[in-house]
Amino acid sequence: MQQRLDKTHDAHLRSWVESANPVAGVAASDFPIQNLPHGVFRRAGTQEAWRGGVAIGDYVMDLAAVLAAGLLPAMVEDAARKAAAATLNDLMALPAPQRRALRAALSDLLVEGAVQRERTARCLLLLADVEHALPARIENFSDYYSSIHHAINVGALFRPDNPVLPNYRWLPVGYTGRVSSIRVSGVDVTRPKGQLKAPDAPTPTYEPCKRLDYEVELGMLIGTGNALGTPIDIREADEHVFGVCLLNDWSARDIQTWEYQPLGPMLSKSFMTSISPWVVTLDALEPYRTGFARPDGDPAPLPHLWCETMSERGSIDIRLQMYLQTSRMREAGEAPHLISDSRFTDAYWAMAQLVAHQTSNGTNLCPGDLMGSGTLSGPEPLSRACLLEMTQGGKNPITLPNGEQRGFLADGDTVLMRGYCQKEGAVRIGFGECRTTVLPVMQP
Ligand SMILES: O=C(O)/C=C/C(=O)CC(=O)CC(=O)O
Ligand SMILES: [Ca+2]
Ligand SMILES: [Mg+2]
Repeated sequence: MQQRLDKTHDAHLRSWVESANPVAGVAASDFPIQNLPHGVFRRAGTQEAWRGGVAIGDYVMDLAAVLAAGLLPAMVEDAARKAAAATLNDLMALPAPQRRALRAALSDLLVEGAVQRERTARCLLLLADVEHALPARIENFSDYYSSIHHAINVGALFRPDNPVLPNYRWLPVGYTGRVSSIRVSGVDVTRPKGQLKAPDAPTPTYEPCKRLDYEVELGMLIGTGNALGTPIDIREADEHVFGVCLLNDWSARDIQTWEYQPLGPMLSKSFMTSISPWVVTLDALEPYRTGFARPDGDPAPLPHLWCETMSERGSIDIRLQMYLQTSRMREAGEAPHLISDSRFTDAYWAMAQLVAHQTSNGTNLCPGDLMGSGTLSGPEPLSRACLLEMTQGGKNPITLPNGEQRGFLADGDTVLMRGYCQKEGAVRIGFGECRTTVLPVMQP
C-alpha cells in the first residue's frame, strides 16, 4: 500500500491537550493530534468576528490568537493567516506542500512536551462554547451518485423497468446543486412545500412534502482549482482536494418523483443541504488510504478516469453513521438511535474520478467548491443510507426503541450524522457531527 505518511501521522504522538488522547487505546475524541481538522467559529452567543481554527480534543485552537502570540515559525505564518480567516478559501487555494507545512507546525505546537505549551493553551476555547459558520465561501456545488448500491435500490423505486441506466458504469452521474441553501450543522431544516402528484391522481397539487428524507454523503472541498479549459489529470486529482466533511443532501422524495424527468432533481433537493463544520484534510486521511477496484466483469474506466495508483490508494476507509431522535425521544431523554452504518469504500466511483470527470470538459474548479459523493449506501440492509432505500419507499417503516415508526421524517425529528476512520495500528480520527432538526412547513 502506498501511503505517504510523515511524523504528523505517527500513532504514538500524544498531545498535552489531554482530551485529545486515547484512553487505554480507545479514542476519547474525534479530534486527536493526528487529525487537526479546520473550521470557522466564534464564541456562541456573541457578535465576534468569525475566524478559522483547528479542533484538538474538546477544544478549538484559535489561529488568530496563535498568530498574534507569535507561536508559529515564519515559514508557515502566511498559511496560518489564511487558516485564521473567516472563510478558508485562501488556505484551500494554497499548494498542498504549504498546507502540509502548516499541519506539521500545528502538530509541533500541540504535541506532548512542546515548549510553547503554556502560551498555546491560552489560545484554546472549549468546543462546547463556540458556534460555527460554513468553512468556505462555496461558489459551486455538484452532487454525484457514486454508490451503485444506492443507484440500484433507488433506481428500482423510481424506474422499476430500468433501475441503473447504461451510462452509470462509464461516468460518474451527478447533478448541479444549489449553493445558497447550504448550511452548517445545527441549522434546522424547514419542511418544503412543492408540487406532488400521486401516480393515479389526474393533476398535481401544491402542498407540504410528505416524504422528507436525508442522504448520508461525504462532501469534498476543493483545494487548488484549475484554469478554465484545462482539465485536471486524474493522477493529479487528489492534490486538488483540500479535505472532506459530512454532507446531508436533504431530499423531498414526493417532489422529486414528479419533477425529475428528464433533467434531474431540482426543487426536491435545493431547499437545503447540511454539512459538518470541520473539514478533515486529505493529509489527515492518508493512513486510511486503501485500494479501489471495479467489480469483476464491469467495464474498465476510460483512460482519463483511471490511473495506476488507484488500485493501491484510490479509496479511503471512512465509516458513516446516521442516528435519529424523534421529539418524543428527546423529551424522554432517550439518546439518538443508530439507523444506518455504511462505508465510503463501497462506492463505485472514487474521489479522484469525480474531480477528473468534472473537469474533463475543461470546467474550472474553484477553491472551496463542494462536491457531494452521493448517498453512500453499501450492500447490507443497515448500510442503506437514506430512508427511501431503508424503508422501500415508506412501505417498510423502521421501528425505533420506543415503538415509534418512521417511513420518512416527521416534524421535530433530529438527524445526526457521524463519521470516522479506524484501523489497527493507526489512531482513530472522526469528523464530528452534522445535526439537523426538521421544522414544520412554513405557513404563507
Ligand atoms: O435515481 C434517481 O433518479 C435519483 C436518485 C437520487 O435521489 C440521488 C441523488 O441525489 C444522488 C445521490 O445522492 O446518490
Ligand atoms: Ca444526493
Ligand atoms: Mg441538497
